[in-house]
This record gives sequence, structure tokens and C-alpha cells, in this order.
Amino acid sequence: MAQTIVVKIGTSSLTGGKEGTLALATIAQLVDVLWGCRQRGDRVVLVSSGAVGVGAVRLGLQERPQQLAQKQAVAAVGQGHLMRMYDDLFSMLHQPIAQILLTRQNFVDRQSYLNIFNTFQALFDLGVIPIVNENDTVAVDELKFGDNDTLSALVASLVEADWLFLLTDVDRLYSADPRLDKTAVPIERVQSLAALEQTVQVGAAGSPWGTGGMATKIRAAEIATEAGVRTVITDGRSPTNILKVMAGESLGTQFEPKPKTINARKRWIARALIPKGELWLDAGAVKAITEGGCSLLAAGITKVCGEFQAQDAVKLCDPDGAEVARGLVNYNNDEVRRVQGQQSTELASILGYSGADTIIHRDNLVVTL
Ligand SMILES: Nc1ncnc2c1ncn2[C@@H]1O[C@H](COP(=O)(O)OP(=O)(O)O)[C@@H](O)[C@H]1O
Ligand SMILES: N[C@@H](CCC(=O)OP(=O)(O)O)C(=O)O
Repeated sequence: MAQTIVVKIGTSSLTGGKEGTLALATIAQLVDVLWGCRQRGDRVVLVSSGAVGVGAVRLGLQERPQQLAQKQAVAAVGQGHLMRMYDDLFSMLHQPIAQILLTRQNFVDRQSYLNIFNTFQALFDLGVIPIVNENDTVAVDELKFGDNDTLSALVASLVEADWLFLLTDVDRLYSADPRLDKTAVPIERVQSLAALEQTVQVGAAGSPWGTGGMATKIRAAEIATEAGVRTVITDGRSPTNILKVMAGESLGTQFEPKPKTINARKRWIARALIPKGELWLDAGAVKAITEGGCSLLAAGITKVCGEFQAQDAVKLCDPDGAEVARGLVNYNNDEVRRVQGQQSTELASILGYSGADTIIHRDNLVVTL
């Protein structure tokens, strides 16, 4: 049966050698593999990093630029170069491609999110392979994905992919960074991400040109598996691993998908939106939301953090401050502060107008435990 596959390749796999030039053999093999998937009817998305890395090589820079404007300028140089290379290679196979550059804001805005969904569907129908990157040249810090691991997971969730492959410069996830710890143990299968937190050290930075290291890949696996997408971390230098894993071989680290229990709109609320504040709840409200599937009422709120407007996303936290859910709030931070701990029947008299009975309606609330 035809499958939907999202493949993310990191800067470290796209560039090679001392000068950081393009790893042409790897890229050509990746193009061949993705084309093969298309030929058998699969729907394929490539999320490619490398704009900054390739741009820097093109401009003869020795280090990754640090300053925002410089990074954006270098990305503008590299992105064109990268796409030209992909188009040259895919064109030899008569495979059309498309460039999709996204910012975090495109995912936050519901209309724009739905437009992106429709564009992907139209491209699939046309037999095109979309090549996605963050629009580094226009993205501002507060509204950045920051790393393409997260972006690829959100794309995999959006297109309801069957597979997400994170191609990187190590063969799989280890109990610690294998470059620093020679006793690090390889991890082949992950059933529960919660258990992983206690057993794996990920370090802060990745390779010199990569951005997120393993931390962002694990985070991506969390977003994707929650959306029912089987996620694999594997060696970018051997793109044929994609075919081998799909054929059932045990390569890389495979993260088991969770059963799809939440719908696409709730996944958008939980993962695509950026929470603007926090509501801390008492134990009764936590239980009602997480076990009873109830809406959030003002009576269960003990603390309000941050500044937000009605319809913004907020985190819901237990009495210790740990996140248990997210949702779209019906009132702004000032209004919620005024009604916290009060009965719903009192809301209109406290606020001076009659609004929603709930602070977050259960249709707009997602348990994220
Ligand atoms: N627990 C771990 N297992 C494997 N690799 C790890 C781990 N912790 C940190 N790393 C590092 O993460 C790097 C890959 O991340 P990154 O450089 O961001 O790659 P990419 O450019 O492919 O996104 C590896 O080169 C490795 O040194
Ligand atoms: N958008 C950036 C890539 C950011 C990123 O996540 O890089 P990487 O860790 O190499 O996958 C670029 O194209 O340079």
C-alpha cells in the first residue's frame, strides 16, 4: 500500500570533508531513494537543512554565523544553491520538486496551517516531491522552529505521515553522545519516551554545523509518534537505510507510534501553537480534565502566569507546575485572574458581561501527559 514518508536530512549529513563541501554521493543516493519511493506510489516530503551551512561554504566562511542578520543573509545564499542542486539531480530522473519555506507563524495561524495542508495535498496529487526548510531569511527568533527536527515532526503530523526518518551523522541514538562517551549503549527501539528521559543523555549542542543535537530529535519523535507517525533516527550517509527499514530491517533507532487518539485540530492546539501562558490547577481540576474529559472551570484555577488574549493557547499545570494539558482559553490573563477560584455562575457579575461558562471548553482542550 502507498505510504506517506517524511525524510529530514541535517546539515551534518549534507556536507562532508574538511571544507564542508556538499556530500554529493550521499545526496545523489538520497535523491535516488526518494525517487524510487515516488515510483512505487508513495507520497514523499523532504525536509532539508543546509541553507546556512551551504551558504557559508559558498561565501568561504569558516564558522557558522552567529549574528541574526548575518545568518539570514547566508541562508538566503545557501537556500538557492541547495535547491538548484536538488532540482538538477531530481530533473535527471524527471521528478518535479517544489520549494516550501515555512515560518513558525505559518503553523500558529489556523487559516495558514490549513492552506499549507491543502498545498501539500495538491503537490502530492501532482506527483511532486516538496522540499521544505524553515524560511530562515524572514523568521525572527521568537517565532522560529529553531531546528528542522521539530519542523519535520510538525510536517509529518500535518500530512498524517506513516514514517518520519531523521537522517543524521550518527547511526542511531545512544545512551550518551558516542563521540564523547565510548561506553555509550545503542538504543534500537523506543516504546515509551517517558522512560527514555531517565536513561539517555543528549548533551546541548550537536555537531559544529548542526543545530539541535539529539535533544531536538527526541522532541521531534515525541510530536510525531503522538500523531501516529513511526519515527526513525538513522545514518544520513546511507540513505538506502530508508528502504531497508521500511522493508522491516532493524536499523537505527525506531520509535513506536502511539495510537491516534486525538484529532488533527487538537494536535494543532497541542503542538503547532506556542503557549502564551500557564494556568495552575488544583488536584480536583487536574483529575476532571485528565480522567473525566471535562472542560476547565474557573473554580479549579489556583494561579495564572503570563500574558495572553482570549483564544490564545495556554499550558495547564498540576499543583507542582508540571504540564498536564493545553488548550485555547476563552478569556485574557487579566480576566482569568479575576475569576480564578470562583464558581461559573459568578463570572458574569465579576467581569461585568456575560461570556463563556468555561475557561477552556473540552473541545479546545488536549491532555498532553
Ligand atoms: N545520546 C546521543 N546519541 C547519539 N548522538 C548524540 C547523543 N547526544 C548527542 N549526540 C550528538 O548529536 C549529533 C547529531 O545532531 P546534529 O549535529 O544536530 O545533527 P543534524 O545536523 O543531523 O541535525 C551527533 O553528531 C552526536 O554527536
Ligand atoms: N534551517 C537551517 C537548518 C536548521 C537545522 O535544524 O539544522 P540541522 O540541525 O542541521 O538539521 C538551515 O537550512 O541551515
